Amino acid sequence: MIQPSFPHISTPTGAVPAGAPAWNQQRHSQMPSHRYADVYSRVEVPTIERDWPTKRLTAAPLWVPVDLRDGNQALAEPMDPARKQRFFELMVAMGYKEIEVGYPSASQTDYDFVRLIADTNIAPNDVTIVVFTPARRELIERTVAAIQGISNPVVIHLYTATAPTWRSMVLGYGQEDLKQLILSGGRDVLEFAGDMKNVRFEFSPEVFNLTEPDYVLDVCNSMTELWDARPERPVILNLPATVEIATPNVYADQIEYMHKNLARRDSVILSVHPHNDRGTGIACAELAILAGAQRVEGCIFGNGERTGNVDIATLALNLHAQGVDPMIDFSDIDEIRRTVEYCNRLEVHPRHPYVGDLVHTAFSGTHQDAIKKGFIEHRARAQAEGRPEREVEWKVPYLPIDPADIGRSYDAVIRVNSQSGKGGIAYLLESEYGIELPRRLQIDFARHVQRHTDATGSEVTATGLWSVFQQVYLQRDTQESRIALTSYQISDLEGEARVELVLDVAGQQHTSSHDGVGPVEALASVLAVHGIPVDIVALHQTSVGVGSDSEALTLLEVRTEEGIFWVAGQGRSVLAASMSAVMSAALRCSV
Ligand SMILES: CC(=O)SCCNC(=O)CCNC(=O)[C@H](O)C(C)(C)COP(=O)(O)OP(=O)(O)OC[C@H]1O[C@@H](n2cnc3c(N)ncnc32)[C@H](O)[C@@H]1OP(=O)(O)O
Ligand SMILES: CC(C)C(=O)C(=O)O
Ligand SMILES: [Mg+2]
Repeated sequence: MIQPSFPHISTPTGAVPAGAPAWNQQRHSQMPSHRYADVYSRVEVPTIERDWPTKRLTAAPLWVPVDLRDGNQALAEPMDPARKQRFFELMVAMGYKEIEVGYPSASQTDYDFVRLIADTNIAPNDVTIVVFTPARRELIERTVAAIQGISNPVVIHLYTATAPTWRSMVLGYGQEDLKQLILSGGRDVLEFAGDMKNVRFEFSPEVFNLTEPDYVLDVCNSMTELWDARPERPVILNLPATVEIATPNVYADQIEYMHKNLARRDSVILSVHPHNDRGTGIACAELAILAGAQRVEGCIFGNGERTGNVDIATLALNLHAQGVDPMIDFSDIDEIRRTVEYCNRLEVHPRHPYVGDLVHTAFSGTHQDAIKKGFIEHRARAQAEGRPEREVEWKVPYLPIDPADIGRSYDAVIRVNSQSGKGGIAYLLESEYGIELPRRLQIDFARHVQRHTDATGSEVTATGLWSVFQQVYLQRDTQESRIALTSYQISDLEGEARVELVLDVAGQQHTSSHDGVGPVEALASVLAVHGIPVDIVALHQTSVGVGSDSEALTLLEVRTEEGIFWVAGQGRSVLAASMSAVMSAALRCSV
């Protein structure tokens, strides 16, 4: 009996759903999907006249990184003070103007970090400091104690879960009791910090996305009334998708409902805080902005509870890629990544949008070919417009943004393996060695490279390609050669070139002189005389290397009765390279 290769996987054997078309023979599986209710059975989704589907993203929202609180609370090893400070300084350097710095009532490290901000000048005056607290009086009091003496604008962020399951299962309250608990927390905030002129308030109905729309609207309106939201002292209402449970259009509807129905709308900063349980945190945030959100909380590269907070780096660079200034500097994304990885002690995935190691790399042939052509077009257009390449419109296929915008070089853009084609191979040889291969040689060389990568099964670098190139086209026959070019000389005889050649054929020296023809033609003709016809179809000159180290490289396409082949010759001068190429061809023809 054949042992199944995956003993714990049961290939679906259920019925094909009734009415399934012939082209879709998927069968019912054994997954217990019936255990989960869809979002519409879990919460009332408000019905609205939707405006968000026709809106566009035209400006960056206010970004609020919550790495030092929400990101930090999801780490196996929370950040130590040095890591917190490093992360904070990175955010300031990147241009964030509002930063959630911690949960000061939760741990001494968080408390001390807020005190560090109070006691030093690590936070520039224009950066707003956000501190996070539950609606518990003693914890609010400690939170307010932590911010004493901070001269920056400060936001006290109060949260309580409002969704039915959390109300009944976690907090043990009905709707009205919970509202009173929240208002009581709001009053405590006023009591301890209401007179602090630099302080504003934020409220988050945690699990907003699973809360009844009218209830959450009522709680939010009660909070803005309690805190006397005014345009000059607006209140932030932050509406989290604490656990993502629906397609992003549902979140957009929920946000638009709040946007259109909130009281004191001009005194409310409407904020969103998506998590990423379904992998659609980015889409939720983007649609929420279309639906009226003005502020986005998330983490740089998306660390956070479970599958993370929404990634505000990706969100920002998505705007950049649409021609909208993200208002945050990502021009050295690798430095940002190193710092974030150091602070979180978590690695960023190689396929992570924009920042991953592999996101600007094409291995596959047709992509490489398109990118290579795109670069050629880009450079030509920049030259034609007389503008720097970094300034002209970006149109290179398969690369959503110019890697140079975020401090990446083009080195990793094309990498060659067995799935690559001539375009990528030629691109690497040109970008690393300056060698320009004509199209027909690209095709020929790609076959040799393919053989090499199929045999090794691995990637081949530019150095590796050059070595394959040398072996295939440049290496002379090492066996006793029947012919050798002993010397050649070109002189000018009253305006007419004379080529003098000394050819060694089977140990015999033959001197010849040729007037009015080029050296390549002369050498080919003398070789023919000695029974080695070299029928040159095409000759291309290029070079290998740059600057004073560069050498000439001649590429010859040669016809024989068996077909076409290519050879190359390398030399300090074009003449030396050409003669060497012809002799390589002769050696091949005489084998
Ligand atoms: C979605 C989010 O990210 S919310 C933020 C979550 N972050 C964290 O929890 C990290 C920091 N937290 C902590 O260090 C601790 O939980 C503390 C210090 C805040 C509280 O610790 P403890 O007092 O030991 O309470 P514990 O965490 O076990 O339980 C929470 C209690 O607060 C209640 N509670 C939870 N959230 C809130 C809230 N927002 N407002 C009021 N009460 C709340 C719970 O019902 C529970 O009450 P109970 O003890 O009467 O059952
Ligand atoms: C904003 C707070 C409550 C939060 O982190 C969440 O709901 O995910
Ligand atoms: Mg969160």
